[in-house]
Amino acid sequence: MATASWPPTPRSPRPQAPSVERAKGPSGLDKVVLREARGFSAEVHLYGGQVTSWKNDRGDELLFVSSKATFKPPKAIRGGIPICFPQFGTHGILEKHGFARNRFWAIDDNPPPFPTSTAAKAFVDLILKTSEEDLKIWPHSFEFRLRVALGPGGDLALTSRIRNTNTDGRPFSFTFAYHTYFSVSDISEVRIEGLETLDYIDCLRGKERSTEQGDAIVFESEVDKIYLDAPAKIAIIDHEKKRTFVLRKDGLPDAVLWNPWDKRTKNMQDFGDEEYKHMLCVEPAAVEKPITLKPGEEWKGKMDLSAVPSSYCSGQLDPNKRDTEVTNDPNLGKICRGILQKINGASPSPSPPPPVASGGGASLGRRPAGTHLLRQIRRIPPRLQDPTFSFAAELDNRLPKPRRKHPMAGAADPPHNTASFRHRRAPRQVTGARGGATERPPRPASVAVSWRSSTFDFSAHPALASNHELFPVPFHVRTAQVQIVN
Ligand SMILES: O=P(O)(O)OC[C@H]1O[C@@H](O)[C@H](O)[C@@H](O)[C@@H]1O
Repeated sequence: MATASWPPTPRSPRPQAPSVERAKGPSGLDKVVLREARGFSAEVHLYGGQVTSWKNDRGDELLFVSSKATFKPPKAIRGGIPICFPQFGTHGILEKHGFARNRFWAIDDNPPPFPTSTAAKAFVDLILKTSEEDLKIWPHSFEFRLRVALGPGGDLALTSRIRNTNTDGRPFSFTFAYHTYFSVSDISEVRIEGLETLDYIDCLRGKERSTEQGDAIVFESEVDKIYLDAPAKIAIIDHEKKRTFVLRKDGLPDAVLWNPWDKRTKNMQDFGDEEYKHMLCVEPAAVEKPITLKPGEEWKGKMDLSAVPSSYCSGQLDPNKRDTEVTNDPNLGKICRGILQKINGASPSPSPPPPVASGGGASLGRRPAGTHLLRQIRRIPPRLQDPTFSFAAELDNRLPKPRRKHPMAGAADPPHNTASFRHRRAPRQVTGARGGATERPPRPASVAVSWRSSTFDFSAHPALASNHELFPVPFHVRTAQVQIVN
């Protein structure tokens, strides 16, 4: 029995106090509903310890749950945030993704204190302990504590604490993931930032190891990759919805990307044929290097999710690393000029040569907004390549639709078009450990370029304030930001 009433209760004009309530979900499964004062909410099923809903203050669902999800044990619920433990995927001898997502968790009324206190008042603590049944398939005693907290600003935080409670002195190892299903408008309108140059294990190619070449990560077919040593912050940018999910992780080095696309979906009973278009799994994980705990030891892994209005700029990700590189890179001016020349060179209509600003912002002068132009450039003309850098333009041709009218300074959501370029340095000769010369493959780097088509002062926007530090001059009409990500 669901607790939701119909017609839906209109939103209260006054903020309600944060609340935590028990309720029944589909098929009568127990769930806990978290509500925050401004109307944000989240739901956690005890079955699987699984978050199955996260809504913003307008009541929009931010997580994907399949319309065919069964909510019937022993099958895991298709969607939300399943917990993969003690095994991720098929990386071990257990059933896929381990058993935690198919177990009934209990409410932990008296959890050990958290070392850091949280501002969230709406939270629930769950616990899963070893059962006799599980000891037969995974002979280790553990206590898994999960806190799900909804912050006053609607952020959703999941913290897992896993303790080895073996009494026979044996350590155990496990792999783990928060298998987060994000709801997206259309998978072809989505771009990921933060994983562009990483090594990954490709589960669709026999777990072969490869490296992303710095191209924009967009989706055109099935994907099942485990990115290794992923940054603490990953952005999932939904151009169509003009929404960006910001995922922060701690204690979880890897990040999995998964979308089954059309063919695989056909073999999934609990997944609608077309639903792959409206979801994307981005899963903070510990897969490549399993976590090992000795008896008495505890591991902690955290994921924080927030949903912010687009646009979200490249420069905001990993500011400690990238900002320094951008501002200090001696080649920046040259690269800016190179890109602008290439863009102008490929322009269908003549335009005045663009002035290049110093310090990371490069004005595109009086050029029209770049959207339609970007769509046309597939490859940089070879004549523009120089001996040091060759740019292969792998453009994101799924740019946001141009706005008919856009706000000027002070707008919360300025028009924002992005494109990613890849530039390769020429192969270098390096001396190998034994003195022999070895040729290294070209080192990939990505250059992200964003266009803005309105005057825009970053300092006026708290959400983008960090970009103001990166580009201290105010932005003017039709500007380009260029940044190099090594
Ligand atoms: O269908 P399941 O068991 O929920 O798994 C879904 C997918 O989960 C992903 O995390 C894995 O990388 C995929 O390989 C897997 O297919």
